[in-house]
Parts: sequence; structure tokens; C-alpha cells
Amino acid sequence: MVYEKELLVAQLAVQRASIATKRVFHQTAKGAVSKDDKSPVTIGDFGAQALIIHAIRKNFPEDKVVGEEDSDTLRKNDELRQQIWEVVQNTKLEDAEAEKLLGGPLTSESEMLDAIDYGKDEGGGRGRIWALDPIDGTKGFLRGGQYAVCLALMVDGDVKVGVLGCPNLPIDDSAPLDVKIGENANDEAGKGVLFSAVLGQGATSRPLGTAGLQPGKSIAMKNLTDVSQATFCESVEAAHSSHGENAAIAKKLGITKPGVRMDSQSKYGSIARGAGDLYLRLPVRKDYQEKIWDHAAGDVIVREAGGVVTDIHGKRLDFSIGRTLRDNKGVVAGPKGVHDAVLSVVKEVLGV
Ligand SMILES: Nc1ncnc2c1ncn2[C@@H]1O[C@H](COP(=O)(O)OS(=O)(=O)O)[C@@H](OP(=O)(O)O)[C@H]1O
Ligand SMILES: [Mg+2]
Ligand SMILES: [Mg+2]
Ligand SMILES: [Mg+2]
Repeated sequence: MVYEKELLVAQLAVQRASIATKRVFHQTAKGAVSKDDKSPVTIGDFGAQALIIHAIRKNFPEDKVVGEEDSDTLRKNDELRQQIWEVVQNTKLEDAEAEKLLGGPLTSESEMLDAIDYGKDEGGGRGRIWALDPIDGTKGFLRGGQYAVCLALMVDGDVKVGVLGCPNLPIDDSAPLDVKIGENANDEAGKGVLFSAVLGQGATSRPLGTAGLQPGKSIAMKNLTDVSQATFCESVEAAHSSHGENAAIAKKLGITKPGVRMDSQSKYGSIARGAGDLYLRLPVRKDYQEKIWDHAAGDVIVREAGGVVTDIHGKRLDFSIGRTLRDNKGVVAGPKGVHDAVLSVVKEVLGV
């Protein structure tokens, strides 16, 4: 099957990086520093980016990577760099065969910094480019909420493979979405799921912790025909997606269930397996350009699970123009049967 090796490497790389992030999740000192845009980054983000890019380069040396983080602050901050190196050095998959497939360990701090910086590619519509968000929902990660390790392969600007590791979501695809799922989340027994999709081959889920080389189970969106019965997901941060407008849209659609707030692309994973139905991300700041790594894996997973993903104007997300989705505004994702109806209410409420 096409992209078989890419899928396997992506799944194992995300699984291994999730082990690193889980370790940091349980540390009191997560090494959080504030970036230029005031958003946080931690030992977990840097470590996961290094581990994943190392595995991509070992397996696909010609491929490019658009990764969220870079090593600029680490080259000046010895303590933080050493803390990350400690995590990176000590993170392995239990399954030796799987670990070997990832190309062996990183050998030095400088190799780690170079791996992180290999993610500086500008992206675009030509060739093979991976989009990597080592921790999506870093604020959720710090708060003890939902977060996701996200990796997607784009070929000529089109997403072909997507993998999401969600350490704090239930393994059970049929577990209903609790409105509290975004708060005080943890990775106790029964938690940790890996979502995957390959374009044209469907979407799957499997346990994140133990699955190793085993295949996943097929997942699908709920076949919703009456939109008033929908459960919708939204960001925790009101600055990332307008809670007020989401509520107005839900009301117009006759939805009475409260929206489920959770950080990260676990929103895409949750609707793809039918735990929720709609994901609304309505732009708050006019000048904000969504980043490709915040959506690439989720986009293909939801579409392969039978959903439709567009922006607020009804346009497909365009991953082919660089590091951001500058030709799109916001995200509206939901099952095929109701997406049009939701979109027309979104347009009405936003006046677009
Ligand atoms: N202003 C603004 N508008 C929209 N999106 C923004 C904005 N600022 C940041 N970000 C990006 O949001 C990513 C997290 O999105 P979430 O949906 O998880 O948001 S939330 O934290 O749950 O509210 C977050 O991803 P991570 O940095 O990987 O956590 C950011 O890339
Ligand atoms: Mg970030
Ligand atoms: Mg992100
Ligand atoms: Mg991130």
C-alpha cells in the first residue's frame, strides 16, 4: 500500500515522542519559557521535536520538515538544553524492533539542536514536507489538560498521512465526550490514543502506549442527520476561537448540549471517532494566520473518517503556501450530512 512505511515511521515516532512528553507532563519543572509571541514552549516540545525529526531524517533523508520550534533559545540556555538532552537520551520504545525502525538514538546535544532546526523549512506546494507540532496545546499541557503530538506528511501541498498522539484522551473510541475532558486530564490507565489516516485509506485509532507495530481499528464520524443533536468542540483559550460566536451558532442550530472545551488537535481526533461531532474555530484576531502544523494531521484524519473540513468561507484548508494557512480563516469541521447547514449559520453569525 502507498505510504505504508511513512505511516509506520510516523506512528512510531509520535508514540516515542509521546513517551518523552508524558515524562515531562509528570515533572513539576517543565522548563516553560515564553516565546516572542508570548506563547509557552517546554522541555517536552523541544524534546519531542528533536526525537521526531531525527526519525524522519534517518528514514527519509531527502524530506523537508516544517516544525513549530527552533533551537535559538536553547543555544543560549545551557540548563534548559541539558534538561532536554536528558529526556531525549532516555526515551526509547520498549519494542526493540520498533526502536530500530526509527534509526537509533541521537548521539549528542549538537545533533539534537540540529535536528530541532531541521524543522525551519518554509513549506510550500512542491515535494515531500512533514508538518510537525511536537506539543499542540502547550497551554493545556502545562495546565494538566489535553494536548497532542502531531505529525503529517504533505506531498506537493496535499496532506497524505496524518498521525495524532493524544496521551490524555480515553483509548475507548466509544467513550462519550465529557464536558470536563479538557480539565484535569491525566494519562492514567485507559488513556492515551493514537489516531492515524492515509489519504484514500481511511482513519484508525489504537492505544498510544502499547500498540507498537500492531495495526489500528477503523474509526468514523457519527452519521449525524439532525444537527440539533450535535456535540461541538472548541478551544479552551477564548483568544484562539470565539466562545461567544460559537455559542450563538450553536443556539441558531438548535444545539442545547454545552460545547466541550479542550486544547489541541484532540478536538479533530474526538470528532473523527464520533465522540463529538463539530469542531468550530472562529478567528478572534483578524491578523492571525493559522499554522499548518496545528491542522494538517487533523484535517486528513477527519476527512478520512467521513468528515468535511473547511474554513469559515467553506474553502478547503490550503497547506501548499508555506508555514501558515494564510489563505484561510478559521476552521469548521463536521460530518458530511450537516457541514453545509453548519457553515451557512457560521457565515450568517459572522456576517461573512
Ligand atoms: N491568536 C490565536 N488564534 C488562534 N490560534 C492561536 C492563536 N495563538 C496561538 N494559537 C495556536 O493555537 C494552538 C492551540 O490551539 P488550541 O485549539 O489547542 O487552543 S486552546 O489552547 O485550546 O485554546 C497553539 O498551538 P501550540 O503552540 O502548539 O500549543 C497555537 O499555535
Ligand atoms: Mg506553540
Ligand atoms: Mg499547535
Ligand atoms: Mg506546539
